[in-house]
Amino acid sequence: MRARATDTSWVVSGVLLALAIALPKFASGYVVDVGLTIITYAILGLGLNIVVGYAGLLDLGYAAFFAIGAYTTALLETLLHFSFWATLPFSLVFAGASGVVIGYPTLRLRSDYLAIVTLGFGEITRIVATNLDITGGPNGIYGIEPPSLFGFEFSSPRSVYVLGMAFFIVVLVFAVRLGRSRLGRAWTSIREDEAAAEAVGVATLRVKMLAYVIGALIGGLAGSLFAARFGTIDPTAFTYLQSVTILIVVVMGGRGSIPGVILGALIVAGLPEMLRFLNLWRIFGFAVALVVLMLLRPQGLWPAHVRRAAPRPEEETVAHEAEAAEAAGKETEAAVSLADSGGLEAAAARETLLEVHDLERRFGGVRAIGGITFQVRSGEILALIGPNGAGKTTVFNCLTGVIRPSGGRLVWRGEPLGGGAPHRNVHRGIARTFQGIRLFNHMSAFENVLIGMDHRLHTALVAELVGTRAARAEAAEHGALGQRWLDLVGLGARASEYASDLPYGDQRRLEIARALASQPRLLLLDEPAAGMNPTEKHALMAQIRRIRDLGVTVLLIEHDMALVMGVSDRIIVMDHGEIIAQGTPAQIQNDPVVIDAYLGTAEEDDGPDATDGEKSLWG
Ligand SMILES: Nc1ncnc2c1ncn2[C@@H]1O[C@H](COP(=O)(O)OP(=O)(O)OP(=O)(O)O)[C@@H](O)[C@H]1O
Repeated sequence: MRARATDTSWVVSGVLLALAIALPKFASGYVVDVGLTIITYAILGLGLNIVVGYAGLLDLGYAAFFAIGAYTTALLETLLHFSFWATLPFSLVFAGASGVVIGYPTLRLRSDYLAIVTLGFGEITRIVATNLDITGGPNGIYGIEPPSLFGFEFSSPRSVYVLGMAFFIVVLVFAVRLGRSRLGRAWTSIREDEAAAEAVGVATLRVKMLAYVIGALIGGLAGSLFAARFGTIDPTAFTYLQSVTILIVVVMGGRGSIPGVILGALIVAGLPEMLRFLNLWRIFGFAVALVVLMLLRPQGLWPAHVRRAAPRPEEETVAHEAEAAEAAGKETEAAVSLADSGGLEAAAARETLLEVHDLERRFGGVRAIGGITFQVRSGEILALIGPNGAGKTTVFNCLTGVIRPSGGRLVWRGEPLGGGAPHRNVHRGIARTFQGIRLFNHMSAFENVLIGMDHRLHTALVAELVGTRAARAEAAEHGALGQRWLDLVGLGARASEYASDLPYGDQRRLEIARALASQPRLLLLDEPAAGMNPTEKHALMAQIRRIRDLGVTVLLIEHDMALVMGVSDRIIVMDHGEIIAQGTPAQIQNDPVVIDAYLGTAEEDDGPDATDGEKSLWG
């Protein structure tokens, strides 16, 4: 059924594209001219869509890249007599380089600050173009030669249309392939939850930079086409209003949706022309229509499909084989190879995986961790327990690189750990789940897991975009392994469901699968049983043991004492940022200092919703 709908939409898209290509054959010169304007906005919209739609970064100065491309072509053609084609690489380099220069410092900022900086960049670019002599000041640059290829000159509007259409098709194919690639997946994860994306191994700053720079390249390309089309440019074409118009193309069409962007371009560039008989009123009418539209369809006219990728048939076959193997009494997880990370071997060796020396963390006057020292040995299940506010999550945040310790040392497998972005720690083998579930809700369960694995891919992005045999083979292998991680936590059959549609317990399991998919040496579980019913907690205990049996060391924060006592090899008890006891479950249960700390909490806390684990001690 779904396949048929997809086939139909391909056929419809193909027919529309063929009609658009053939437009100069049957339409008037005026219609072709409007068509070329629509194409220019569609190219610009596709570029900005990568930034705003895919990666969720608000850019209010996109016209700056359009201007850089246009001025580069105009200057190189008129001053240095370059051909149009020879100016193209320079347009791309200058637009891309400006993307890097503006993006690198600003992409660390939150989205609203980014919007202000990009707005400023757009205006500065326009003002510079208006005031420099070399750019012709307010009069701009005249006499830009039309492009020619093998003796054919693209001077008539119809021939420039054909050239514009060729540019559009290249950008379209590129944007579609990008959206479906691992980079597209990473952009979506950042748009959904940037901190979670970083915590599962996405190099968020680099990935955002790529969105910004690729968007800039496409803007530059559109600028060159614009200069070639008119033969003259001036700063009025690159105002703030132009940036907003391109943004309207994306937002009105549907952020992240390629058909939406094309529809947006059709409306933004085509509708005012159709309403020309209304004279000035058309602008008013257009503005009113826009407001009504945004009220009625804030998601855009043709919203993006929510990512719902599921394993491909060959991957499903592997998954079913795995299920069959399980039915035959073999362990599914045996199929999940940790051999390359040496997990099982290391577990057997019981090496010291992590050393924490005098770890300290202050928040202003609050000493959340007060100089604690402990070790994590490979292959153990170590629980970190303590009353609310004891500092447990702060320890996790220091270990994962989310926050920097105020003092002390972390040693990971003999090497200092610290500094650098959190994704680096994931790549080094430390994965985590969150106290409050942080899945990528508008992605399938399968894609959530793939995000955790993507940094392990070897094929280059370019090979993936081109679709080389090696890239396809690796992607299939990658998908099959992703399916196995889902099987491992019992979610194999729900691979194609949106994360947000899963029941609470399944969401917790999916978070574990996503963390495991990065093939960590150490898995940090932050209150994994929170909100689970007794049956689910029981299953979770078995799951944690299975994870350990795979060779993954587990560091667990949990308030449910029955679970902690049932599953842990060792327990560390924290209170007020200090370690007050450590030992086996039996030792901890009988430790008077621990009992005191917990009973103290229970007595102080008379509220009806105090955690069971704290009040009843060992459950
Ligand atoms: N970002 C922050 N800014 C200021 N104070 C913080 C911050 N994070 C934690 N704290 C403080 O540090 C202390 C330890 O908090 P933390 O969340 O690590 O405790 P916890 O043991 O994980 O508690 P819980 O079991 O409730 O999750 C608390 O007093 C908390 O208010």
